[in-house]
Amino acid sequence: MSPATPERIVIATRESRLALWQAEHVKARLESLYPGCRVELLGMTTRGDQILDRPLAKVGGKGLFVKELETALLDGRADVAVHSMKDVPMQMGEEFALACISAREVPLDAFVSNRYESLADMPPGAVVGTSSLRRESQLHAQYPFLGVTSLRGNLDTRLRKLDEGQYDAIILAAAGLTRLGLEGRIRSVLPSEVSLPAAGQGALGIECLAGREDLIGWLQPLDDDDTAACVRAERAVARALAGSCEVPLGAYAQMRGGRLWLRGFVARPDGSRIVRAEREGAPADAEALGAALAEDLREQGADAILAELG
Ligand SMILES: NCc1[nH]cc(CCC(=O)O)c1CC(=O)O
Repeated sequence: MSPATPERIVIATRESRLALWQAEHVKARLESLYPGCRVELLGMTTRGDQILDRPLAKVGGKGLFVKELETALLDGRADVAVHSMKDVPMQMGEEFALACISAREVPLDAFVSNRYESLADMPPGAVVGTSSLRRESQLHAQYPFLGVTSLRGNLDTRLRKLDEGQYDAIILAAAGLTRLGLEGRIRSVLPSEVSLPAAGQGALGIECLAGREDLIGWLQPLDDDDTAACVRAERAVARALAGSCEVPLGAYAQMRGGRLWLRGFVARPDGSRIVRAEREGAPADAEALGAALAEDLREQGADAILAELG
């Protein structure tokens, strides 16, 4: 029998400043929910943090950021892992559960530059740094005269490379900058029409072993129904089209009058072809809505685009 409230919870986390902020945030929420509980952080380095010289699409994708944390859950060194939902593979192993998805604030991308106010201000040939195929394809489609070059590393590294002058601007998730108190670096937030976010962007998820009914119950107060429905719909789009591979794909859901409004796109990396779809449905049918949207994209040629990616 588990006690009615937790006595100790160990949180596995990556050690980037953003990951630590997110783990501390969850720790504080758990401590205020369960005042008698000791909440501890277990910092870990993942393969995704070590491999910095190649685009993630080439070295195995999102799984690289969660595997070590999952190992800590399996061998009992930690009880939960806190993730950016954007980095969680679309297909989770069945021994794991997403116990909750907490409320998301800013899901959009941000334009960061020391020289320009917005993408529209940038002259032909100016260079934007990003290693996301999703951001790159949308930039090429709408701003074909801008250059796009690779940019990897954690948030601080990316900002440093911008400040050193290697790029005229970079694009980052607004959520990460805001969490680290760096919202002052945001020159403009990119509307979803300009940069449709990645599935799960801006949302935090807490993972534990599927058999830990006790923890799953204790984490319920951190779950946000609306965010969870949006993220489930977005992830269903990505799962149906891309598995966990890095492809130029965006999926973004919003609650509108009690209904889920879901948009998605698939593109060629160079932006020369982009297919878009949108759908509305009941939040309870989030996953079916995402699967249906993926079908809409297929009918417009998403498969051919994905096949070209090899
Ligand atoms: N790909 C890395 C990553 N994973 C989550 C975030 C930001 C925070 C979030 O989306 O929750 C970022 C940085 C970025 O894309 O700029």
